[in-house]
Amino acid sequence: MQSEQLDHTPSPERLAPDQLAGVGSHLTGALIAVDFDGTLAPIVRDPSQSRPVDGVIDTLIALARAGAQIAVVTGRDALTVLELGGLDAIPGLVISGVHGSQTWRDGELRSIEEAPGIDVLRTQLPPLLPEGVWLEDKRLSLVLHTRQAADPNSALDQLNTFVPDLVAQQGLETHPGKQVLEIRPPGLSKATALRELLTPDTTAAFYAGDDLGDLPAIAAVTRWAVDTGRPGLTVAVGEISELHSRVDLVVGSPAELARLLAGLLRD
Ligand SMILES: O=P(O)(O)OC[C@H]1O[C@H](O[C@H]2O[C@H](CO)[C@@H](O)[C@H](O)[C@H]2O)[C@H](O)[C@@H](O)[C@@H]1O
Repeated sequence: MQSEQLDHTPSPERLAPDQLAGVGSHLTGALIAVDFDGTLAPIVRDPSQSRPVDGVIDTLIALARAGAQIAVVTGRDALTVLELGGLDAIPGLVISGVHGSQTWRDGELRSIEEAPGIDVLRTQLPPLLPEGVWLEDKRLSLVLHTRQAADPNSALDQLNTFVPDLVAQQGLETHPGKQVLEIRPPGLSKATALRELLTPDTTAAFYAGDDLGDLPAIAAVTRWAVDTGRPGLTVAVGEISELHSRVDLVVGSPAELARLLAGLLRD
């Protein structure tokens, strides 16, 4: 299913002109951090087919040339996103992968060690999975995908009856997402990434995401803006209502987000 534009989504300009202008007029030293799936790239059935929407990479390149630090903060493996997205053309890009477990910068990847429980679950889970559910192995985390099952929601309900217990037995955590259950080591979230990315020199901060896993990053940017008094702007992309009350702006789709990012260059 593609992200759909929400009919009732107010235009970003009407919602938060001050925050938009605040970030746009402090691009030198600004952090522009964005999630990948559902934010830069529309949601698709097969994750290997995700691609950023037309024009957004060129806009991120222009924002980087204007002095912003561009970061992609993703649940994906950093190198996978780099390849899928054609992101290496963005000057100075940082990719924070697998919910803060990895950092890719200047062609080098730093990464935490694989948790031992992951290896147990990569063997234990496959024979237990309902028809049509597949396991994405990102080494540092595992993701159970139900989008390709005949009834994705009922497959998710089935998984929720036993997966969280098996995962907890390995000292790991289960996190929900868009037709996925993500299994990862405890204490990791996109806030880990934001804490590294927001430095004393950061002049303004922008974060956009589409799913529950983006809430910690949204909270980190909101907190940073309050604590520093510098401009911060958080954006939810799409329909997940839990995000809408936590952000400054809601846009309907990755294409709308791309237009919003281009708007920062004009401010
Ligand atoms: O933090 P993100 O960059 O948004 O990554 C979150 C997960 O994204 C991927 O799954 C989601 O996108 C798929 C492709 O559009 C879609 O098929 C799936 O239903 C979505 O949940 C990715 O496969 C996961 O590893 C990421 O954790």
